[in-house]
Amino acid sequence: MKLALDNWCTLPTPIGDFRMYDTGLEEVSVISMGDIQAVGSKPLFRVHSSCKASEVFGALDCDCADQLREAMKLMAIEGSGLIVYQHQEGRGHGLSLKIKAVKAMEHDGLDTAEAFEKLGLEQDKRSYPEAVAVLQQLGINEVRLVSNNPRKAAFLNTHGIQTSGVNTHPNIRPENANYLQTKNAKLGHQLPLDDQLQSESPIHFYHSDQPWGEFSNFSKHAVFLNGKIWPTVEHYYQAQKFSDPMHQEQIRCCLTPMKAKTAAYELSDQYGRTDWVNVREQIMLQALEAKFEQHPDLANKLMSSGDRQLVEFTEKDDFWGDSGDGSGQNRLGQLLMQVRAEIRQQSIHTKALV
Ligand SMILES: Nc1nc2c(ncn2[C@@H]2O[C@H](COP(=O)(O)OP(=O)(O)OP(=O)(O)O)[C@@H](O)[C@H]2O)c(=O)[nH]1
Repeated sequence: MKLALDNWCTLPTPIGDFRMYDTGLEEVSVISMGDIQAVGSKPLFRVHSSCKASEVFGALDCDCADQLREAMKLMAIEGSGLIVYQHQEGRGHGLSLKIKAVKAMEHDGLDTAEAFEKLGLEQDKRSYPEAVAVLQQLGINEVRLVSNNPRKAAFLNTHGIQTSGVNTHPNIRPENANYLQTKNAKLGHQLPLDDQLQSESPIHFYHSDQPWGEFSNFSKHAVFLNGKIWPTVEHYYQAQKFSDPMHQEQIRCCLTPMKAKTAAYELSDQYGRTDWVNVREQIMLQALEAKFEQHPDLANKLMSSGDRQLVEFTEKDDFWGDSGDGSGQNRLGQLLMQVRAEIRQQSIHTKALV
């Protein structure tokens, strides 16, 4: 396989603009952040196996789409990196056998390893020669491999590519928790699960692009409130500092949550409502309820946090956050726990009605 280095197009994604190169093969795609010929001598690199269920249809019971997105995010942050995407369903066995295996998981209560065993399949049949070919063509013999799968590293190593590992953070939810644990326990993966599955430890969140970042008010989840769509909870919350519709709209139209926050800060001395301190918690609660009600995947994520304490971990805020050392009031974390309790209560009521 040989890349046509001059035949590429821009791949504009929510994560950033990538380039997609012509590989000449339908079953292999190559994308890069930045010019693929300028990714450096030890780039961020991922070789990814297709998973139509999660990547195309949004299935929640594995982490394949999450891993791809995480890798793209890391590359977007660094401004450089490349991904070789191989059409390799079901750990190399194809979609038909994968469906059989997942069916066995559903109907017979097997885990993914047991299901393959029952079908008499090798646990992982994949190999990655196309990835090696791309790296060789680019003259790269060392990569920072974005993966939790040591077999990928071993394959590259035996083909002359040195690797150092970059773990991706798993997005654990009720639908995929067993699958992820089986990957670690039986398939040799090294997903950093423990810190997230320890049921007692508090969950710290702050940056929207880091684990549990969905709980941040900056997370890119729009809410529909007061007859309008607000790009993030932050936009809605900041806009409510003003009673006049013109200033509210000015904040709503800000391009990022940070811009909304800054604009509200600048305007509030002159135009802000005077009772803000008395109403702000109620407004925040209303926005959070809308966010988790209108995004069922987020509600699932919130429920997957069980009874763990939720803490907005930042030294920049001693009211909504914990001041970074636990001395702050952590009101955002408290309200999220309140919403979690409300959702739990509702689902008990719904179940009772069925
Ligand atoms: N049999 C089976 N295969 C699955 C399932 N979910 C995803 N896959 C396949 O598993 C492969 C991805 O393998 P994983 O073990 O999840 O991850 P990985 O690519 O080895 O490792 P990372 O680089 O850490 O993401 C793809 O071929 C998917 O089609 C499942 O429930 N059952």
